Amino acid sequence: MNEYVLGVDLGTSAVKVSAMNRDGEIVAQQSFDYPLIQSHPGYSEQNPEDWVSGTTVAIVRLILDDHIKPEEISGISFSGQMHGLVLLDANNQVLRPAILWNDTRTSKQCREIEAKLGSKFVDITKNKPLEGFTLPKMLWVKENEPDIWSQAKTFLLPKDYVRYRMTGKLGMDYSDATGTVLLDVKDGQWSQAICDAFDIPMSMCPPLMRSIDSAGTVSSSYAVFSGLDTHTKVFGGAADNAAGAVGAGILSPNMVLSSIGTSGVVLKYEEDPTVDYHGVLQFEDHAIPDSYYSMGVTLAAGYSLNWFKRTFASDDSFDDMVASAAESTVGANGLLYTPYIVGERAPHADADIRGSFTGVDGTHKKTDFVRAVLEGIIFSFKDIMDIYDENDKQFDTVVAIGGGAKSPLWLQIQADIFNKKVVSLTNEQGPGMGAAMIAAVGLGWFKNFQECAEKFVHFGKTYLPNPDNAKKYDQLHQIYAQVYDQTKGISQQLLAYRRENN
Ligand SMILES: Nc1ncnc2c1ncn2[C@@H]1O[C@H](COP(=O)(O)OP(=O)(O)O)[C@@H](O)[C@H]1O
Ligand SMILES: O=C(CO)[C@@H](O)[C@H](O)COP(=O)(O)O
Repeated sequence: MNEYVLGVDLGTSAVKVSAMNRDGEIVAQQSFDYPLIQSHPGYSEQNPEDWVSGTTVAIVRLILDDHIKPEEISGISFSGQMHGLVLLDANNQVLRPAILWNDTRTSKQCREIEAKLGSKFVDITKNKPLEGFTLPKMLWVKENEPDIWSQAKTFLLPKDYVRYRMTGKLGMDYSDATGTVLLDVKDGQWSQAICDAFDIPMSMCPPLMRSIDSAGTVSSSYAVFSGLDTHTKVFGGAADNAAGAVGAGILSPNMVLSSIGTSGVVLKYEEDPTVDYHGVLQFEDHAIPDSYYSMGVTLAAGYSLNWFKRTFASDDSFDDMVASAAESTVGANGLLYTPYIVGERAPHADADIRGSFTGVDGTHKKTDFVRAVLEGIIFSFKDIMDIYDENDKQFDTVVAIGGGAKSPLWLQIQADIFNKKVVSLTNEQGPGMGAAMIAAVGLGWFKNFQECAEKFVHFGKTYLPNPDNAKKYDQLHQIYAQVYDQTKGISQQLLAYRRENN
């Protein structure tokens, strides 16, 4: 009999479910898109029911269209978009749409956290209070929707809600729990000090588990709903970036991950829990027991490209639009783009900054604009790489994942801007692969992630930097790096004119 694990990658644009066999081969993949609800500038929500329906449809298609037999699915695990607040009432019913990681309405609550706990907050959580994190979202609901807050009995993150619907059991794994900024990272417990400071009942925090821990089996009601079998074991899973790092084989400090999904992430495996980036970079528990990672997040990476396509190139296919950037030049014929179109997280934690095209010239063509968008996103990644350089962190390989890694041109631009070797995977779906690997290790198919990676992780093409391009990009990045400071005041002045309702 065949044996499979399912990796559920609950992204922001879609859920992708991959079925993998014991040899680490992807035997089938299905995905299902769902919308973002953006009712005001800075707001970003999703309906948790869409995640459950999307995941279920993808699983049903694996069973019916790809002929994966339910009894052959031994385990399921997850990679989840991080930080999104799901509030449940006493009957575990969802109280309001989930407030997502890229929702920046919570600046006031972040300032309140800083004022109340100051550096103690960073000491406990290893992170600064930023708009995207879960605690500020809870405080926003408490202040602005007291009726909802008074009914709230539990909070979960996106993938935890889907796991709850599959198993009937509440829980959260450590890698995602760090991103709530309610976890005492050193103690590995929910922080009593933070809950007390903001009057959040400890009972709202779900039980903690490791990524590879069993969360039970598929419940009989979900088995009827999805066609799955009740013997299938369900494992904790991880934050998408932790899962992505596992799926990309980032298992040692000499490798860095570059992920272009809706967000963009530069991530480094960290062995030393005392490393201190002063909250400029995020610091999180890993999916791998007793290890950590740091990362810097560009809020609108793939989202920038989607916005550009939707607004200016809706008739082009994604592949054609991205490939057309080859008709432009290094530096897009003097056009620079900053990807701050929903605010930014790192290295500039600023919810009010907005994006810009600088240097627009009467000779510029659409291809120059596409190129500038691709380059601007990678310049923002280079800002994070520079922080690692400043902290004397050595690494020689960048592994690229996410939807953006589908484009060979964009991968070469990454190699040229980073001036480092960039390696792709044979399948760009690192987070889904990582989720499947968590189930495989949880089931005991492998002794540890290292052993599992040897079977599951397959590197594809290597992109080496072109020295001439790398030199030009180094100069261009220095120009790019000035745009934030020079447009900060202008963005503030334009705040009052932003569209109120979409
Ligand atoms: N052919 C392509 N070439 C380059 N980038 C692409 C292509 N297709 C999609 N993308 C980018 O990939 C992003 C989606 O990546 P994905 O990893 O699936 O995101 P998420 O996990 O956030 O749902 C899109 O926002 C888009 O900008
Ligand atoms: O906020 C973060 C990490 O802190 C994001 O990386 C989210 O986890 C969403 O990821 P994608 O949907 O872009 O994969």
